[in-house]
Amino acid sequence: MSTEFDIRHAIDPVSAAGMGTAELRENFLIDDLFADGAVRWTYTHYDRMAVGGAVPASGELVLEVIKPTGTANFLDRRELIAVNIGEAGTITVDGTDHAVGTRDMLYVGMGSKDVRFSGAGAKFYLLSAPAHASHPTTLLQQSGAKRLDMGSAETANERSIYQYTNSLKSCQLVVGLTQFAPGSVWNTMPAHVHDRRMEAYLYFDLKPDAFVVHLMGEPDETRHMIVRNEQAILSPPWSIHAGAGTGSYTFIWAMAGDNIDYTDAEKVPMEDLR
Ligand SMILES: O=C[C@H](O)[C@@H](O)CC(=O)C(=O)O
Ligand SMILES: [Zn+2]
Repeated sequence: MSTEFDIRHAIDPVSAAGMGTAELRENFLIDDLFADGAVRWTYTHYDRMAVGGAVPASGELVLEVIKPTGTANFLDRRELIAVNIGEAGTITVDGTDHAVGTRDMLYVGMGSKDVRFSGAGAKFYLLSAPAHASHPTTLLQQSGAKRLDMGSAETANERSIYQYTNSLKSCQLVVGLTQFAPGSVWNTMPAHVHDRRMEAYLYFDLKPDAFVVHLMGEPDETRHMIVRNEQAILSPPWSIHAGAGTGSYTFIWAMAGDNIDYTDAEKVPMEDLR
């Protein structure tokens, strides 16, 4: 059983604009989320969002506290969402088993003490933010999420957005999944920013040689990162977050910050991007 974590500092837009490829990737890309038999966390100073992975493989993994939370248990002052991007698995919260199928999501409320992950083929993507209230631990299946269809085939951005957290109560976490129509590869274009909330993207379901060209930065000062299968990006509150794949992919988006209003974002006019 192993729990590992690293810490990412919050980067300002001027510093980010001066970074080369390696430095951008060090600060904004997470390329080692999933390892068999491990819980791996990236604890960020963007709204203290923690992004992680838990791959039980043949054993059982326990949600262990990490030093940055400064609490006796991981969820003493936090909430957690686990989305299963692998095969069916189980998450046990204080003795109660929750069957979490592929692309199902479990919300785990603040104050939960004993959280365990199991399932030989399960792969849990983890998101955690500070909480101010204890909401019930709730399972949400993809079919139960509010679905929003956007874009068109002509602009290669025809996609369905599943707003998972619309169907349950959370304090800060706003989480969903976006799926594309065949041939569409552009996510979140037209782009937007939301200074009230940071965001993290997990790109997955990519073929081995495929990648997403992820765009970040202030709208008039953009940079790109090449992102591979099952890698995540951190999007600071001042940054756009959009991308185009060389092939098909799916992604999970997650936000934390000052409000949970999904629609509270500033659209960036297409002509303003640089
Ligand atoms: O603030 C919200 C997030 O950026 C995602 O909802 C965007 C997204 O999934 C898309 O447009 O494809
Ligand atoms: Zn966004």
